[in-house]
Amino acid sequence: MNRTPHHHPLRLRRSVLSVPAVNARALAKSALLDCDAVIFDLEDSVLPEKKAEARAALVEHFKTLDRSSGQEHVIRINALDGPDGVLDLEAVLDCMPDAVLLPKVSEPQDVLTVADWFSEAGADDGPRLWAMIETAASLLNLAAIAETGRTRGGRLDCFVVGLNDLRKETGIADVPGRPFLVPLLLQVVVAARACGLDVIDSVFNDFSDDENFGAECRQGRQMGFDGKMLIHPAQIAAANEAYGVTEAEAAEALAIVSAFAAPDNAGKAVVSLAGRMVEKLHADQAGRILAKADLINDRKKKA
Ligand SMILES: CC(C)(COP(=O)(O)OP(=O)(O)OC[C@H]1O[C@@H](n2cnc3c(N)ncnc32)[C@H](O)[C@@H]1OP(=O)(O)O)[C@@H](O)C(=O)NCCC(=O)NCCSC(=O)C[C@H](O)C(=O)O
Ligand SMILES: [Mg+2]
Repeated sequence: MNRTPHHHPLRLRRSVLSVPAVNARALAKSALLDCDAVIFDLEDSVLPEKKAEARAALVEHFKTLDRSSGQEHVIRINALDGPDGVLDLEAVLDCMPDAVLLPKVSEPQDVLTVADWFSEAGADDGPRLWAMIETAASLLNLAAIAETGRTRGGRLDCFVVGLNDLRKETGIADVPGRPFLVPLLLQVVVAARACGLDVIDSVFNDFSDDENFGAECRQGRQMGFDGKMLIHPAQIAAANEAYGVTEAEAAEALAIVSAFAAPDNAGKAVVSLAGRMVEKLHADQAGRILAKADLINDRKKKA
C-alpha cells in the first residue's frame, strides 16, 4: 500500500476554471486562458432541457482541442442516478478527457461504480476520477471516499470542495473568512493527503470582488489546498499567484536543498541553516517546491 503523501507526479492545479458546456463563447475562450485546468460542466450550469445539446457541443469541442497545451481537461458529469449520468459517461468515452468530475459524491460506492463502468467499457487507461465533496454525507464518509483512491488502479485523483451545495444543505453561513467552514475544509485536506489525492478549494461566487477573492485564495493555500475552482476568467491570475511559488519561497527551497547537498553535511539527517533546524523531510518539501516552480516556468514558456 502506498503511504507516500503524493502518489502521482506533481501537476499544476492552481486555477481550475469551470465552463458551462452549453456556452459556446466560453468554451472557445477557455482554451486560450492561462488556467491550469478546465472543467467542462454538464451538471448544474446546464438546464435539464439543454443537457443533450451540451454533450454534443462538448464532443465537437474535444475534436479540435489542443491536448498538448499543458492544460488539464476535466468533464463534470451529472449524477448516475438521474437521466443524464450514463449518457454523459458515453460522451466522455468520445472525448477522453484527462479526468471526470463526479458531482455530489456521498459514499465510496459513488466513485467505485464509475471506476467499474470505465473498466467494463474497456477504458482501464481512461480518465482519472475527481470527486466533488459538497454533501453533508460526503463529510461523514470522507476517509472511506478518499480510500477509494487506493483501489481500482488509483483512478481517484482529486477532491474538489463545493461550498454552494454544502451551504445549501447544511445552512452554514456564507461569511468572509469562512469561520464555520474552516474546520470542515481542513478535514477534506487531511483526508485527501492521507490517500495521496490532490485537493481543490471551492468556487467564490462574486467574481467582481477581487479583494475578498484574493484573501480566500491565500487562505486556501495556507490550509493546504493545491488550487481553487473558478467560475470566471477574471479569477485566474489571482489564483495562479496565490497558489504559485514566490521568488522568496524558491530561494529558501534552494537553500535547503543546497544545504543537504553540501559536502560538510554528507550523511547527516539534520542540519543547521541560518539558525534553524532543517531535516531531510524539509529537503523533500523544498524539492517539491522547486519542481512546482519549474512546472510554472515551463507553462510560461508555452504561453
Ligand atoms: C458567472 C457567469 C454567468 C458570468 O457570465 P458573463 O456575465 O457572460 O461574464 P462576462 O460578461 O464578464 O464574461 C466576459 C468574457 O469571459 C467569458 N467567460 C465568462 N465566464 C467564463 C468561463 N467560466 N469560462 C470561459 N470564459 C468565460 C465570456 O464568454 C466573455 O467572453 P467574450 O464574450 O468573448 O467577451 C459566467 O462566468 C459563468 O457561466 N461561469 C461559470 C459557471 C459555472 O461553470 N458554474 C458551475 C460551476 S460552480 C460549482 O460547481 C459550484 C459547486 O458545485 C458548489 O456546489 O459549490
Ligand atoms: Mg455543487
